[in-house]
Amino acid sequence: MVQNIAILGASGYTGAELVRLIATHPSMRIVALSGDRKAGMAMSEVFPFLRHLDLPRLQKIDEINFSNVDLAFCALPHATSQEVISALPRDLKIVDLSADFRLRDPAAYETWYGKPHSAPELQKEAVYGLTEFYRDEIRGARLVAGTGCNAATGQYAIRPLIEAGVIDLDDILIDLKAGVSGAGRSLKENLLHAELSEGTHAYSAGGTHRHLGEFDQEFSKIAGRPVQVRFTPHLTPMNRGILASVHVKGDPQAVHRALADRYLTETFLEVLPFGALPSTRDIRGSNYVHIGVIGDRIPGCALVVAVLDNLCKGSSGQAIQNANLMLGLDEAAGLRLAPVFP
Ligand SMILES: NC(=O)C1=CN([C@@H]2O[C@H](COP(=O)(O)OP(=O)(O)OC[C@H]3O[C@@H](n4cnc5c(N)ncnc54)[C@H](OP(=O)(O)O)[C@@H]3O)[C@@H](O)[C@H]2O)C=CC1
Ligand SMILES: CC(=O)N[C@@H](CCC(=O)OP(=O)(O)O)C(=O)O
Repeated sequence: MVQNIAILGASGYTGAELVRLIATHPSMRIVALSGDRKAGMAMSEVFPFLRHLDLPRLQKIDEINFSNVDLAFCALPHATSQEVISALPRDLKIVDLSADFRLRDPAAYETWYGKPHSAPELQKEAVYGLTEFYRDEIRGARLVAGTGCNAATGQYAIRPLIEAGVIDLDDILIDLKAGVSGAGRSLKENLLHAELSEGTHAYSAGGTHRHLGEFDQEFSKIAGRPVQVRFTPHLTPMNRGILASVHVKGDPQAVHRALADRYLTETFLEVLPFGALPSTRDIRGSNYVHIGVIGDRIPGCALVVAVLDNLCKGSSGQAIQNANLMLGLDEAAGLRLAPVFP
């Protein structure tokens, strides 16, 4: 049966990526799209790359009739999302792409987002959306919280290593390069082409990036004790893609084996042969994650490199993977697109 889908925030980057992916999904049909400043416009006016599709016009959220909607994707800014979702029908299935429902602990939310959560009961209800590690909970969930894109990249590299007990938990360093579309589509001065092309810089350094809240929550849960990693993202002049270089202490071969074993049966996770390292250009536009491991000249040190597309596996692709589970569909439906190369 075809499922009726609404996309809130369809005039943004992740919203447009949802439309691109759902356009060829065998069991999803888009029945409503929302914009804020762009409400009233046709999607083809906002995004000429989608003009071959027959899509509903962008509406304000309060103009949408949710009675015939089976699932809504919510691709809105943080804070706006919790207000909007609080006002939606309580039986509507929702995949939220914002940060609003990722952290379980209200105090942690306040620490990383600077103000108290306005919908703590929904925060409790939400399931964390890192599909390969929360599959069973996601299947039965009404509200799923998509992960941060940086947070997903780091976790794919590190979670199996904590699970297998092959690394020193007190010495994990994530050095990450992030593509510009990760910052969203709204105009920001520091995202002007002239100011970010031909250069790269660290941001949210010194252990201040809000995705550390997700790393703390998830790694400590697996380890059964507090685990804190060092994490520095760098804004990199590419449109899509994230590359995380994760430096760990552990036997490199054991590190590689732990990742290869854990992801052996996963459709979207590819562990490269030992010594081979991945590139963002091999996963662009796709839902795949590539992971490579190499040893260091210093014995007992390993480098794990993970790459994914922030707009696909890092947000909208992951969201569709989770929606497939929530709707009882094939988990990979609509997501087997090959990467765009070169
Ligand atoms: N970009 C990425 O790689 C990732 C993003 N995310 C998260 O996903 C969410 C969407 O991100 P992204 O697509 O990049 O963001 P964009 O800035 O590109 O888009 C935001 C969307 O929200 C709409 N919007 C903004 N303010 C309001 C409001 N007050 N009421 C209703 N609608 C509003 C905008 O409408 P309009 O333009 O018409 O005003 C637009 O459709 C964010 O929470 C982001 O943090 C998560 C993982 C990765
Ligand atoms: C380049 C850039 O700015 N990237 C964003 C990541 C966006 C993302 O995953 O997430 P949220 O949903 O948590 O905003 C950042 O590092 O803050």
